[in-house]
Amino acid sequence: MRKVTMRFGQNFYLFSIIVIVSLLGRPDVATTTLWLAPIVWDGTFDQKMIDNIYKPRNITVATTVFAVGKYVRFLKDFLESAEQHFMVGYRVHYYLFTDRPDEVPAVTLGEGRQLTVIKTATSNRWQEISLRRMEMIEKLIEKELTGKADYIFSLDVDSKFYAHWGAESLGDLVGVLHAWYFGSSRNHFPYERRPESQAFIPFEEGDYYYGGAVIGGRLDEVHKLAKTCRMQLDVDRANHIEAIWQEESHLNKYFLYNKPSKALSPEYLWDDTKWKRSYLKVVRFSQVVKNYANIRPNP
Ligand SMILES: CC(=O)N[C@H]1[C@@H](OP(=O)(O)OP(=O)(O)OC[C@H]2O[C@@H](n3ccc(=O)[nH]c3=O)[C@H](O)[C@@H]2O)O[C@H](CO)[C@H](O)[C@@H]1O
Ligand SMILES: [Mn+2]
Repeated sequence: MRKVTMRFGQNFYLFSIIVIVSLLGRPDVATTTLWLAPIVWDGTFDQKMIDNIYKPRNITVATTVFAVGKYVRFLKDFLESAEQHFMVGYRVHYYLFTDRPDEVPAVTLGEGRQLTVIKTATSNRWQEISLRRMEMIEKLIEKELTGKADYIFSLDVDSKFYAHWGAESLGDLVGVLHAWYFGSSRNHFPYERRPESQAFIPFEEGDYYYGGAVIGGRLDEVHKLAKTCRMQLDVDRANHIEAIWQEESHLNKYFLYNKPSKALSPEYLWDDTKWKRSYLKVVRFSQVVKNYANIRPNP
């Protein structure tokens, strides 16, 4: 009898430890959305296990970067830091859209990584540059990527990688939770509120506010996203209305009705100017400090 009790006691002890350790994962933050998509935080995944799944698949990740006008100055840091931290050990093909191909810095790329420069028109409005990204991603997937890549990311160039960003970020359709609005209630989100715009979201709707600086997923899903947003942008243009945060507003509308299958936490899109919060154990990718008046065609 005494032996049985002891065994039960030992098992209970072990069981308690397992429960505590699993709860310790990230009890301070939500790790799934209400539609049960994972929210990727430090401490919620095992990198080795993830690599064991994705490495044998021999995948290629296309990555679009736009550097128009003075934004070419961000390329060096962006690319050098990406080579240190972004999808290291995987095949990455950067597609760099720029109006200044001569100013693209020479950055040594790792094995299996390549960069294609695509000359693009210049623009007198930064809003236009940001808006046109959807159309260019749509066309790139149609004309170039089928059969050549498995996943695609679109990333803002005025940013830098500071820590590991790997295959844990891959999914069918991936969005990033905007650092400035994470934890705010939805009526504070800067969604487009004018019903005249195709990006309109009423105050009683919305789950998260997603940043326009990171979009990812499988080619077909991102193609559908880019095409839909481009069409909505065309309708807005015909109606002489521009959504408050340009393509980011349309992206938020899209994600409201086509939920991402994975959400990246603000670790994947922080802001160098923002005070670090306790939930932020690591900054992986962050917007660099910039002087808007200095770098944009129209500040
Ligand atoms: C952190 C975040 O989510 N940022 C979003 C936000 O402001 P941001 O202040 O981050 O916008 P931004 O000035 O970085 O422009 C977005 C991107 O467009 C490109 N670009 C822009 C201007 C220019 O003269 N040359 C050029 O190449 C460049 O790749 C840049 O990273 O709202 C924008 C909406 O319009 C975009 O959705 C951004 O992704
Ligand atoms: Mn930016």
